[in-house]
Order: sequence, then structure tokens, then C-alpha cells
Amino acid sequence: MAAAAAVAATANGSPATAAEAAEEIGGPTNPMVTPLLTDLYQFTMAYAYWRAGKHLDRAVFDLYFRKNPFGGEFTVFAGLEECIRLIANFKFKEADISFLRSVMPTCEDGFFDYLREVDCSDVEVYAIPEGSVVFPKVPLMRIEGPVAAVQLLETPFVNLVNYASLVTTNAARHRFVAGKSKVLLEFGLRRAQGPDGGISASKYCYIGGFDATSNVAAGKLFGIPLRGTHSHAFVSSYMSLDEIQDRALKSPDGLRTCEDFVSLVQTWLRKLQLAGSLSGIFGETNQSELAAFTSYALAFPNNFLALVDTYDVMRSGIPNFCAVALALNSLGYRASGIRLDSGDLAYLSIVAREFFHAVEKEFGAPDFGKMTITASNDLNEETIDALNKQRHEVDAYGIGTYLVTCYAQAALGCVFKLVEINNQPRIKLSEDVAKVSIPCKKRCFRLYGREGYPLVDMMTGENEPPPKAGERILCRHPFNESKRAYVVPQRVEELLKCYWPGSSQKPREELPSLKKIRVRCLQHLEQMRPDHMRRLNPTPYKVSVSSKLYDFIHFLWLNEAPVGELQ
Ligand SMILES: Nc1ncnc2c1ncn2[C@@H]1O[C@H](COP(=O)(O)OP(=O)(O)OP(=O)(O)O)[C@@H](O)[C@H]1O
Ligand SMILES: O=P(O)(O)OC[C@H]1O[C@H](OP(=O)(O)OP(=O)(O)O)[C@H](O)[C@@H]1O
Ligand SMILES: O=C(O)c1cccnc1
Ligand SMILES: [Mg+2]
Repeated sequence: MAAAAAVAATANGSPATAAEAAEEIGGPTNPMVTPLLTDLYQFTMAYAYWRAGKHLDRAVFDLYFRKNPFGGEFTVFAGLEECIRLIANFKFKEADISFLRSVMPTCEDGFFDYLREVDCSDVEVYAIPEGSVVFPKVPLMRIEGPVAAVQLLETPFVNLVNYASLVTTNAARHRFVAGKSKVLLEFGLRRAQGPDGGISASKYCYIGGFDATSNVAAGKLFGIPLRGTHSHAFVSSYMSLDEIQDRALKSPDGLRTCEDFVSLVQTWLRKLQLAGSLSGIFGETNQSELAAFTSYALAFPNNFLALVDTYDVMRSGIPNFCAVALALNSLGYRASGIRLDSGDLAYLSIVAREFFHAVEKEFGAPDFGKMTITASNDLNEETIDALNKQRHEVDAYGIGTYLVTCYAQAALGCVFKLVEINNQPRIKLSEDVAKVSIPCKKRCFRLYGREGYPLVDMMTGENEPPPKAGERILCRHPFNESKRAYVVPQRVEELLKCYWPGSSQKPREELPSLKKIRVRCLQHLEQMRPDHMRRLNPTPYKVSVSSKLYDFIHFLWLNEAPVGELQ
């Protein structure tokens, strides 16, 4: 393998050393992502390759998945940046070498001398841009390089792409069902699969279309907007209004001071109790809840939001919230809204909205009816869909467990398969046709139709003439002879771009910011034909191969498959 001094071309084509590229790209977000974060068999294979003098053979691997998750017909690709961060910094430390020596005691010393020199300066990575909508069988990444080194990347690459793409897709599906106008908050950290699951969920749910996270570390690491309310513990920690010591509140312009905000709140609560339009809805409210709300408003007068379901939403939480909000209003502040965390969220959001409208009318409180209603509590695609079917008044959803654990499907099932070695195409056969790999170093294209929608993805051999806009192209199902179609694309887009040129001198694609990846994801989702995206019985998107590649796959298949014998 080439030494670290080998060049990696930069985005503008000017060569830079691998060390400079590593500096520019930075290291993996999670320090646990090191060259040792792989399966033991990658090292045993590396040793066997090395002993056989085969370790520098030039291999091509494809990373892809076989089936879209969550019963859908689309997936969002994510995790690419973390893969590039790993290979940009891929170097064994002396302590790693010692550890490997201890677990592989029968291996010759020369192997460890070789590992000491291994880096990714001779590895090339081509990938579909992160945040793209992608489909089964099409390589998300093509990794070329010395077989032993690329083999070591299998496990971490699949690890870095699998959950990232799964949870991004899950987030995109939640966005789709909630609709564009709703605010989506990711609240999953406490329920995520460990710290990395939590941080990754926050990052990738943002890419998939969430607006903000409650995860402070993710806010710091990635610049994701942070949002939050308060918990039941805060509400139930108060016993009475007497606990509130500092009762003064200045108006937003600082010119007036209300010396006893608690009394002002009590006055507003009495007004609410006496209001004709609200009579019969509530009587005496819970005073410890009122104390909690008042105290929170004193701490955050510009951003007052209350969790209203600790005792009784309509008989206590909502009237108490309104009393505090009206008191803030009279000083010139605007309350933000409420959170509902139990009960029938459709019904409660509707009656809460009616109450807010009635208050607006009764007291001439401008925009009081537009108060934000946030809902949470074991929400998922199905419950949001059910709420939509019932009618509701929820403006924002806080979603945790089902979102970040990808409760509906545990894994995407990404694989990393050898497709060529030393320019010789390789195939992996299986009884299950869906598991037969598509051989050869390939180019991948997305063909767009007249209406601007993607029509079909097509893979070709590396040296075939690429499909061109306006030309009639035969697209074939890779394994089903009768499934084929002529396509005249309006536009053709090459999918795999060079993100790590190794020693090839090709220009390196820049890694976009998280915000740009999110924009790409939302644009891609938007441009899909709606029948591919619907929740119930979506239409499969077509993934095809060129006629030439089809013929070659089947030639190789027959060549490699032993002929059975019947007696
Ligand atoms: N209108 C609705 N239609 C469909 N599902 C709903 C609706 N309102 C709430 N849900 C969902 O129903 C489930 C209700 O949860 P659960 O049975 O645990 O009751 P709860 O309201 O949490 O009660 P509590 O917190 O008082 O124990 C949650 O998953 C919630 O998202
Ligand atoms: O429901 P999720 O989608 O996971 O969203 C996050 C949940 O976490 C919080 O409470 P927690 O669940 O810790 O306590 P609770 O069940 O008593 O509300 C919050 O009130 C939500 O209910
Ligand atoms: O800020 C919130 O309301 C929140 C945060 C995490 C989990 N549940 C709720
Ligand atoms: Mg809960």
C-alpha cells in the first residue's frame, strides 16, 4: 500500500497530502470509531491475504442494501461523512498493534509491520451524496483499493451507514405523515440505544426533516437547533404559591415592573373563573400546578410553555396556563404554548384550542387562539396518521422512543460485497435471487422523466457508454428476464461521486454541512413521484441494469454455478 505521503486531490483539483486531507476533514465524531472497530475475521482474512502475497490485490466492493425499511419504497442514505472521517484518519496506533499481536499470537511479525504501515491513501471511495433518496441494490458506496485494507473497512462502514440511513429514513417518514407545516422535535435521547445511538439519532433525524432536538450535546456538536419544555417532575415539585419568593417581573422593555406577578396571575385566574363563555369548564384549579407554571414564567417570561397534563388537562392545566399567559400578556409578553403528554391527544388538542379561542374573544388577547399545542407520548407514524384522520389541533410533535429506536424495524441490512478483484468481476450466488450480488465495477445513473420525477436507476459496466438524455435506453431488471422497459430520459444524473480519491488524482467532492445534507434530503423526498412515497402499498421504484450488464451477470452466473446431477 502507498505510504501516507501519497496524494489525495482536493475539491479544486490541487493535490494535497493524505495528512492534509485528514486535517481538513477531521476525525470521527465518536472516538470509539478506530481501525479496531471491526470484526476479528477482517484481521484473520487480512493475515491470510498477506501470507499469500495477495493483500495488495486491487479489489472493488459495493456497499448496498437489499430492501427498503418500514414497508416503504424509499430509503435516505446517511453516514457517508463519518465513513470518510474514518478513512481520512485510518492508522493503527502502536497499542493497537500490540493488542492485535496478543489476540493473533500465531501470526508472523511481518504482518504487524505491514499493519503498522496501513492507511487509506491508496483507497478510493465513490458514493451517492449523503441525504439522497436511494433504492435497493444500487451501490451507496463503491470502495476500491488493496483487498486487505478495504476488507478491514467492511464492518465499520456498514455500521456507520446502517443505523444512520435507517433512522434518517424513519425521521423522513415521520415528517411525511406529520406534514410540512408541523414542528417536529426529537426527544429520544433517554430511550436511545446508548450514547452513540442518542447522538446519531439527533444528527440523522435532523437530516430526515426534524426541526430540533432536546439533546444538548448534539446541539453543541452539530449546531442542531435545541428545543424543550419541562417535565412532570417540575410541575409536581411545587406545593403552593407561597414557595415563590422573588415575585417581581419587569416588562419586556424594562420600563415597568410588576412587583407581585403571583397576585397578577391569581387575578387573571379569577377573571377566567368568572368569564361567562368559559363557565362550566372548570372550577378550582390545582394550586401547586399554578405555582409551577408561575415560577416557570418568572424564569422564562419570553418563552413560557407549560406541560398541562399532570393533574387534569381541562379542569386545571389549561386554565392555569391561561391565567399565567394572560398575566404575561398584560405585561407585554407572549406565551409560547402548551404540551400534552397523555390522554386522547386529538380530543384534548381540540378542546384546548377552543378554550384558547374563547379566551382570545373574552379578553381581546391578540393571537391567543394561535397558541402552540405540542403533543408527545409514545408517538409514531401510526399514531400521527390516526390523529390526522380524526382531526386535531396539534402544531408540534415531540417524538422519542419509536423514532430513535427504529421500533418498526431494527436494521436496514446493508451489505458490503466484493464485485471485482484485479479487474476480474466476481459474483456471490444464493438460492435467494434477491441475495445474488451484481458483479463488476459499475457506474450508476438516475434517469428522470418529463414531469421531473426520477423514473428508474440504472447500473452499467464501468466502460459502457453512459445513458444520455433524449436517447432511448433499454433498462432491464437485473434478475427477471421479462421485466424490461425502454426509457427516454429527460435528464440523466450520475449517482456515484468521488469522496476519497486515494492516489487516483481525481478531484474530491467536498463534504457538505449538515444543513446542506438536510436540504438535499428534503428536496429529494419532495421530487419523488407521490405513489412511491405513500404509506399504504407504495409503488416500487424501478432499479435496473443495462442490457450489456444484464447479459454479463447471467453469463457469470452460469459460469460460476455448478451444474447439478440427477441420478
Ligand atoms: N386520538 C388518538 N388517536 C390514536 N392514538 C392516540 C390518540 N391520542 C393518544 N394516542 C396514543 O395512544 C397511546 C396512549 O397511551 P396510554 O394508553 O399509555 O395512555 P396515556 O394517555 O399515556 O395514559 P397515562 O399517561 O395517564 O397513563 C399513546 O401511544 C398515544 O400516542
Ligand atoms: O414518548 P416518547 O415518544 O418516548 O417521547 C419522549 C417522552 O419522554 C418524556 O417522558 P417519559 O416518557 O420519560 O415519561 P412519561 O412516560 O411518564 O411521560 C416525555 O414526556 C415523553 O413522553
Ligand atoms: O423538552 C421536553 O419536553 C422533553 C425532552 C425530552 C423528553 N421528553 C420531553
Ligand atoms: Mg412516556
